[in-house]
Amino acid sequence: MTVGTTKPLLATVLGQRQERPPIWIMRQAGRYLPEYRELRTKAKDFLELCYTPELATEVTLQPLRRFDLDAAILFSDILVIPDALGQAVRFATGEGPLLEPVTAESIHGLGVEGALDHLAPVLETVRRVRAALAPNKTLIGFCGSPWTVATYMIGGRGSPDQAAARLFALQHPEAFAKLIDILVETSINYLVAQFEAGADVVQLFESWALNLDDWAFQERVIEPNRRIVEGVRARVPNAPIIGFPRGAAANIAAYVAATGVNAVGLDYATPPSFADGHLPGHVPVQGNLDPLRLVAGGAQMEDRAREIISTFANRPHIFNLGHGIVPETPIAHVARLVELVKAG
Ligand SMILES: Cc1c2[nH]c(c1CCC(=O)O)Cc1[nH]c(c(CCC(=O)O)c1C)Cc1[nH]c(c(CCC(=O)O)c1C)Cc1[nH]c(c(C)c1CCC(=O)O)C2
Repeated sequence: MTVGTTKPLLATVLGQRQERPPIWIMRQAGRYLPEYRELRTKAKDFLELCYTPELATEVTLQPLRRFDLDAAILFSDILVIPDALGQAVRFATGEGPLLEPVTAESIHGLGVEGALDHLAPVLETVRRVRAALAPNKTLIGFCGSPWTVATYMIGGRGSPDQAAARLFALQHPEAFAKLIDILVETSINYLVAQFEAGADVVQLFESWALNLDDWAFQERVIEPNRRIVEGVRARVPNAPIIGFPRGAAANIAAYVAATGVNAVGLDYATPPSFADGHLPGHVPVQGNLDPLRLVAGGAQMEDRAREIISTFANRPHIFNLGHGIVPETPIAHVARLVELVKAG
């Protein structure tokens, strides 16, 4: 966390612009890699993979063995928190996550006390990755932001408009506030433990910051993210934190100012020129290539990547996608993108 760090990506989060932007790729460990698909068969299900440090460490490191990325991101999932709180969570092949939805009553029975113990194997993975990582590589830890995690806990699955959670928040404001309190507290404990285990930076994945009116954005996105930043920094002074409020759109500058995150991840629908014009010049940005440009490759990818880099040339910038890499992505295109970002 020192300003004189030898890690270009960490230095960028801390506000130091680099000659060329450092790069990592959202969801960089995953199904587009044959070695991931192969290792995945060694665990009986996805959560077991997340809770087996030996396997999770290997999966975390796989993308760095192939590509000259500047960071490793802990291999886990945002839904280990509901699992740790005692909610039934499973990952059905081809269907994504399925949870037994919480109710206004069942929220009060969530197991806050035992949650961190349940996550001990993930923290062991952080320690092992830390020990294996070269000194110039940044280790990124993460959790889901409370609203995003709550949308899965309430809706029981991903949905295009998060309608179940949006209605629940309006019809059961007290139970909803209780759920957010539980998620804020558990996330603070979990992120502090990740820093103690060796994470350099953490990212808050607010993947469902869209579809909210401005009151709801303030209450469900800004305020819980702000409380997490404050709570983590009370125990890890100056903890470096990236916020990724996907879909924040016109709320992006308010999100940065009010939460206190060091850096902000931009989704691919945010015009780089809009972000550059609306965020103070010292604020580091991360992003924001459309993942499908990485699937297509060629000029569709390269011209846009160069444009993003040049738009952010005067501020600290971490190159990334504007959302997660998709399984169909050709590995050669990832290699080319990393080469382009590193070499121009
Ligand atoms: C919303 C969300 C989830 N998980 C995550 C988010 C936020 C980022 C985003 O918006 O994409 C975050 C996440 N999930 C995973 C990571 C690992 C680290 C990395 O980025 O490499 C991270 C950072 C592994 C994973 N998480 C999941 C997989 C695929 C599981 C498998 O191997 O079958 C992986 C590698 C499963 C998962 N997990 C989740 C969904 C919706 C799915 C199913 C869809 C999918 O498969 O991509 C919830």
